[in-house]
Amino acid sequence: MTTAQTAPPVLEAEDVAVHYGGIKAVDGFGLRLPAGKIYGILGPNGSGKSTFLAAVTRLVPLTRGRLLIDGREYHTESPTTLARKGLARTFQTVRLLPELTVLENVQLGADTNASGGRLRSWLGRDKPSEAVEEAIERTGLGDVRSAWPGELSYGMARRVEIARALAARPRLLLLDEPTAGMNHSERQEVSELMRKLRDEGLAQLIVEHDVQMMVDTCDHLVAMNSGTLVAEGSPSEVVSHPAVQEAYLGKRWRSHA
Ligand SMILES: Nc1ncnc2c1ncn2[C@@H]1O[C@H](COP(=O)(O)OP(=O)(O)OP(=O)(O)O)[C@@H](O)[C@H]1O
Repeated sequence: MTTAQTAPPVLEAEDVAVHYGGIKAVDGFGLRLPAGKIYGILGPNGSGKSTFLAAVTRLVPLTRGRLLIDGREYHTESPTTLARKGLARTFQTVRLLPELTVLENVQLGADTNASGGRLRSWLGRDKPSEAVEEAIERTGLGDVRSAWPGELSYGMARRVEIARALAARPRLLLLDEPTAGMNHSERQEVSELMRKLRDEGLAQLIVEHDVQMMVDTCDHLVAMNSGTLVAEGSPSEVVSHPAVQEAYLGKRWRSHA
């Protein structure tokens, strides 16, 4: 058996529950995300997707369950340790600092992983680190590296967010609705970028309302409803699953499978 076959998943969530008083936002959900794969979490509004991401990034405490990165439990540790463990994320809304250039915004991502939390972007404006140059190159932002966020299209601004996360050199990238508010061609570009990053070995977990984009992008889908797992498998299996059809019927998406 090879090392790759025996390696633990990059991310493992086991029987995760997050309750807010009597509201069971997540209640016994889990997944095992291997290296170099794109997994997507699908589910109607209020099904618990964002709460699960918040749990994975340690922004909300678990009521029950376990979280592991590379086989090591981390669900009692501070969210500030996650970058060093190889986990980075992007947010639903674009959060670039308008007074910093694209390059400097991306540098912030590298700084979160630097020893002593040193902020190079503000202190002395040193030469960008190798990780920043690499992130800019991987996301195709070379031509706009000196631009200000206000000068960018929405799609480009989202790309800078991804570059900033990559500058921390993660092994796992969590993307919360990465194509929200984008037009068709911008969505396709982001999907292409994710698949390119996957082919370079980066594991990704996506939460996204655009089901077609998930089908086109993900290697594996996990469907949630009412805080629990209702279906899991290849994108075509999951979108044709009766429980998923029922959750979406007449809403955002009708079967393309
Ligand atoms: N801080 C909170 N306090 C109380 N209830 C909450 C809190 N956050 C989420 N909930 C509830 O938990 C459930 C799951 O919400 P969550 O936002 O995780 O779903 P979601 O699948 O991400 O929805 P959407 O697709 O609309 O973002 C919902 O019933 C929501 O109202």
